[in-house]
Amino acid sequence: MTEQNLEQGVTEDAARSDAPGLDRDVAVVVDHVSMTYKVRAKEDDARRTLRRRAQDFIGTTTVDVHALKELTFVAHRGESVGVIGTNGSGKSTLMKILTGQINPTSGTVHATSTPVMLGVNAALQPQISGNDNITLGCLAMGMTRKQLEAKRESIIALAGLQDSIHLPLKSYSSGMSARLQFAIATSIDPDILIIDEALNTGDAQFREKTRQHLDSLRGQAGCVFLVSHSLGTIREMCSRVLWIERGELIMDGDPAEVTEQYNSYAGQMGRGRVKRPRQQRDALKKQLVRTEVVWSP
Ligand SMILES: Nc1ncnc2c1ncn2[C@@H]1O[C@H](COP(=O)(O)OP(=O)(O)OP(=O)(O)O)[C@@H](O)[C@H]1O
Repeated sequence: MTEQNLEQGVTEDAARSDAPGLDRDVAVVVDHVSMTYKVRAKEDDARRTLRRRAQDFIGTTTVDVHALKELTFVAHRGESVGVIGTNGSGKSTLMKILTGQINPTSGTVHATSTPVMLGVNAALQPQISGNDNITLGCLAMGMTRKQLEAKRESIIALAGLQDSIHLPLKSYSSGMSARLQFAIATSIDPDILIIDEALNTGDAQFREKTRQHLDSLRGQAGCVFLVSHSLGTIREMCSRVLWIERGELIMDGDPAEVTEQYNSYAGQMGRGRVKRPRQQRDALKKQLVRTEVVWSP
């Protein structure tokens, strides 16, 4: 690997299909990505040494949080990639790096187009109707009036709000608002879509519609990343699962197999039954079929 391809940030179009060394189906390449946050730390006054207090005073006490460690994988067009891991394992950090919100400390992400994060808290306006929220949301995402009108009916249908689309949003339940938000956000048909925990609201009917919608996105050669603590959702919606733990890729493979192993690990951890978590994770990692990144821009 050369210095040149260790530059930070998302390199759009770098994973284009005619790039040497990569097959045509590649959508995202994550190449030895690490992320270390520097956090200012303050210890208990009583436990701080004089030196520490002096460091605090001049503002030099920082702690390194290694959120991601040398993560490497390739995601392909048509894949729906689930991302799982216990709290603080690095999932959101990875998603922020994929969308370019933050730069990795080292390593590179290459993508055929900039991945779009489905905003869980994208601003919907409570005072205006669902229909007017569609207008606002779509225009804010950069659609023209013509594109917006072409999409309006399908957004309403996906949200399942035909009967209440002219009512003010403040009269909607949280599930109805979440459905509308999802339908608006995915109407732009992004090539690479990232969904972080957004699917945990909504009833069974909406989940089924969502699954169909994601299938159709994948069918258009898109690639979807789905971060969730709900293993049922992950198994239902994903064709592949990445398990990240303490910033490392532990498993990458079949949803049923990976979620089963993860469930067993997380359950044992929860009951305090894992004597040597580090060794257990290393043993699991040996089962991982790592996708080697061949990259020569
Ligand atoms: N802005 C930040 N500054 C400092 N540390 C951070 C920051 N964001 C995340 N971290 C730390 O990085 C690690 C990974 O956090 P991250 O939010 O990526 O985990 P996660 O897997 O998404 O967690 P969760 O499942 O709880 O949402 C954690 O130790 C967290 O405390």
